Amino acid sequence: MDLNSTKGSPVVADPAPMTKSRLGLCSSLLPYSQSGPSFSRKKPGKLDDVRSNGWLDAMKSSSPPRKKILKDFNSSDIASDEYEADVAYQSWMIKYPSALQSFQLIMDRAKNRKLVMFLDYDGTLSPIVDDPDRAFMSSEMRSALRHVAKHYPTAIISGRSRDKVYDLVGLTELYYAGSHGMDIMFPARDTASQDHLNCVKSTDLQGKEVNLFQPASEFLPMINEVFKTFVDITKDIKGAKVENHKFCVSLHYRNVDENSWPLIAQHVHDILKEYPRLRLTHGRKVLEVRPVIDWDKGKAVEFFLESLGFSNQNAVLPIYIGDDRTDEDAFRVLRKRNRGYGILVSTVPKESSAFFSLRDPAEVQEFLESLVRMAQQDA
Ligand SMILES: O=P(O)(O)OC[C@H]1O[C@H](O[C@H]2O[C@H](CO)[C@@H](O)[C@H](O)[C@H]2O)[C@H](O)[C@@H](O)[C@@H]1O
Repeated sequence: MDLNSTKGSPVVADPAPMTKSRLGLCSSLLPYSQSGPSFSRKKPGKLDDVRSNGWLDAMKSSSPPRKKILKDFNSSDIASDEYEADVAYQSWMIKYPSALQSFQLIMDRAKNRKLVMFLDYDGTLSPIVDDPDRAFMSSEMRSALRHVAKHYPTAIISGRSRDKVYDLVGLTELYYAGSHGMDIMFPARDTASQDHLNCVKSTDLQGKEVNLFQPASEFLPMINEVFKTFVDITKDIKGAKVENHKFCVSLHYRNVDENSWPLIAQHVHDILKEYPRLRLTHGRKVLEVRPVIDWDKGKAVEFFLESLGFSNQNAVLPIYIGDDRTDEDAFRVLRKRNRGYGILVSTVPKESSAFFSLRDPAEVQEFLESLVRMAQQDA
């Protein structure tokens, strides 16, 4: 990845007129009106679109709660069902071995290399909970993370806005990327090369000089517009929650009656028809809308490695831990040319580009603590 060139700009070309942005990235600024299409209280189109385009199926299959899988069985059936689920999980682990059980193997590969840690937030560092505003990390996890960051460069790459994930983690020792990697900040003093054309100089809350990389900055007004529209269309849908994550918008349906899911999906589908430069991705019981740019968590990992001077593959071993579909982009980058290791956090078998697995945030914490012990032994 050439950070100093506008060749390979993350903004995907589209038929609209092109103009040059502040970051020197070519993109179109014109395909939407400043006032934006008005969807206020507008009825959605036929609910057929979202049935045929697979959105509804994707909504149903995202993050299936274990209790729901088991709820229709009596107690002896539950026992046998749990047994079967365990057998399925154990055989899945042949393909995705436990990162705890494979710890020594990982450490052997890390010998004479610098370990660089990347972590997702929700479902990885904090358990999945009904209310996104209450997805707190335990103090034990925070302490493990703080110690890891003392020994290894450590970055959080989250779908949340950078500010929100920083508030939740609360550690100044880490690097942060929000909006699925579309909002990256790191101290200017840690920059390997001083001439990142695509970075903007800024200062953080402590007044320190930082570099900011925001490849989707010109989408800000569009995202704000969509956020307002989503808030409006979900006003009367009990349990729906909309979050503005600066360069992407999340619409949560975890707490919405399943009968209303088609309505939500159809509303979002209708709105996105008016915004050809935005696209939808599915997270865990959340619909996420983001700019159509060639940028994701995988690109953010590459960006961090390059910016911080860790791009020598023979000298660096990056590890990325995440639980969500958006983390797969990062797993793929690390799998390519055997660059590093992706670790998928999951209690259920899932196809993934990760190499290893961990069951839940408790196992993530154990893994982080093992890393710290290893570093202390080597010191
Ligand atoms: O990339 P991440 O840091 O994993 O962020 C992905 C999304 O996480 C949050 O939603 C998820 O966690 C919530 C709290 O546990 C849960 O209620 C929700 O159902 C999950 O989808 C966050 O609120 C989203 O905006 C992020 O995109």
